[in-house]
Amino acid sequence: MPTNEGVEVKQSQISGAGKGLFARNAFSPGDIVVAVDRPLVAELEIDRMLDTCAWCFQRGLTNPIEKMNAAAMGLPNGSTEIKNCTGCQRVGYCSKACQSKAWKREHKYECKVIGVKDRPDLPPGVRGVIKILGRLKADSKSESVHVKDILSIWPAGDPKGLDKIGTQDKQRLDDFKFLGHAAWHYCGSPTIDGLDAQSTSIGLLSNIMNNAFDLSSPLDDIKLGIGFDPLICSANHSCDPNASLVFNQPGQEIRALRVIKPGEEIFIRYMEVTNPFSVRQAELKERYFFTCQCIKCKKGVGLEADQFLKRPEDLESEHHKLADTLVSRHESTLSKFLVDGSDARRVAAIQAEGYAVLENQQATIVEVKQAIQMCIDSKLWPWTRQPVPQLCRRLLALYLESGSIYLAFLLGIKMHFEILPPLYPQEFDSDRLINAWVVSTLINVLCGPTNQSLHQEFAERGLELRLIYFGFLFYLHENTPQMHGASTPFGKVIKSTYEQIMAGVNIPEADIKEKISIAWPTLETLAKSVDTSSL
Ligand SMILES: C[S@@+](CC[C@H](N)C(=O)[O-])C[C@H]1O[C@@H](n2cnc3c(N)ncnc32)[C@H](O)[C@@H]1O
Repeated sequence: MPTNEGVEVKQSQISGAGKGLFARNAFSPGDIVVAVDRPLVAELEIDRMLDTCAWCFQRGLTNPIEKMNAAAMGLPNGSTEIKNCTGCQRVGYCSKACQSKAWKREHKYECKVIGVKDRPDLPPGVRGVIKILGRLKADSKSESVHVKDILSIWPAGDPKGLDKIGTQDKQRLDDFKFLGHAAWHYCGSPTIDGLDAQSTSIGLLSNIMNNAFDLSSPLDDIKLGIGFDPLICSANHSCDPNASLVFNQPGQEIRALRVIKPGEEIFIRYMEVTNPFSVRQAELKERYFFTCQCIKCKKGVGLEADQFLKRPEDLESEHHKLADTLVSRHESTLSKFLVDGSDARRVAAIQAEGYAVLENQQATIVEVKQAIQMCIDSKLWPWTRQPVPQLCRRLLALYLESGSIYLAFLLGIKMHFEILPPLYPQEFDSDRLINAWVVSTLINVLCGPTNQSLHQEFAERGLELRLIYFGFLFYLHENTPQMHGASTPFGKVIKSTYEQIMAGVNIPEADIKEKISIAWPTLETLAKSVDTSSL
């Protein structure tokens, strides 16, 4: 059980931001600043309730072909079997050990509630509150400490917090009240000594739903559920964070991204911080109801994230017609994307269209590709300016889904060499590691017997695919422990893949590294030459 003595919670240095998390000790890049074995509230998404362990969050694949492929690669979801709880049949576990821990800690309070025949699956926040109320009823003395901790966070921790949400988004506040009341009702409308159980339930639900972080597996980036822990959630947001929140199934950790001195406030990112100023401000306001006052936002527009290659007024006339159509399409949201300059509305509209495609979960390969092309062809966007990097990430996922391995590989190396490093300077940044992991698995497939001609083509350019694979494997092996440790599912997969591969190699590692250093500039040149027509 981590002690977390290296941090303390006190008044934030950001005026009006309430409390914040501060370092008591010094931390180096990659150090664990805060760790919890499992967030106090950890709930699966409704869609994941039957294929993911409700205690350790390990997912078991159900499609036999995907399962076989994952098992062949030594991935944990290839060998994980989820067995349903025989009581409720609504959630499952990967082992007796997980089931037993979950039962003792929380499932005994929800099993009968969620198992009622014909009752729809309840949302994660409601299930979380049902368990807390159950624990509170069973042992109000020790559980009331946790409840107090949860309720101390914004918005329930601020007498005006819920009203502020109501003023900005009445629907959201109504949902919090309704769902909080529902959780209390599902528990049998309990009375709990010394507490107004119904309003406690609404406060708990509001704090969980407003502050919970997504829990996604780094191995496949699939959202598994939500996690809320009062200590982790006391960390404020910065668009220039000095730490990063990672989910290491089922633990959550805050890791230092750079040197943190004793007394410094710890900031994590709540959302994508490489977006332009106006997008960051609008998204934090819409989703979290605050105006970001971080050091980066205080500098306003004009930093790296807002830069174009040319001034908006230099948008060539051939793009005006499309931009004018987009201005009318996005009139209502244009202010979120406004940029400086006399052709600001046209450029804002191109930006709005790019973000609209990104938000559309059903967007096709063609639509995502067109959105990237639209930005790049305008000659205003570098590949590193949002929303292009996020669109590239989406396109890569769509290529993977459709089996377009070679295109996914080209995009993956472009991201590795050109797009991600300036956005996330630390080599051990999660986004960079996950991309490198995807690229390494793609090279493995490309090295297979069905891709002999590609092999040959690469060899003619002086690139040996197997050697490139080693380059990515070494990168992962050296950097993953700094962000994901060695004993987490991601850390273990990297370690065992490295050990397995190296056991079959009889050339010294230093010799392989030397060959990689010769091949790497050629690969980098290839990656940077990938353009919209090659994708
Ligand atoms: C998860 S809580 C963090 C803990 C919170 N400060 C508290 O006192 O409970 C998120 C809330 O903290 C405040 N906050 C966090 N980061 C901020 C920032 N960069 N600028 C302004 N307020 C911030 C906002 O009120 C936000 O809704």
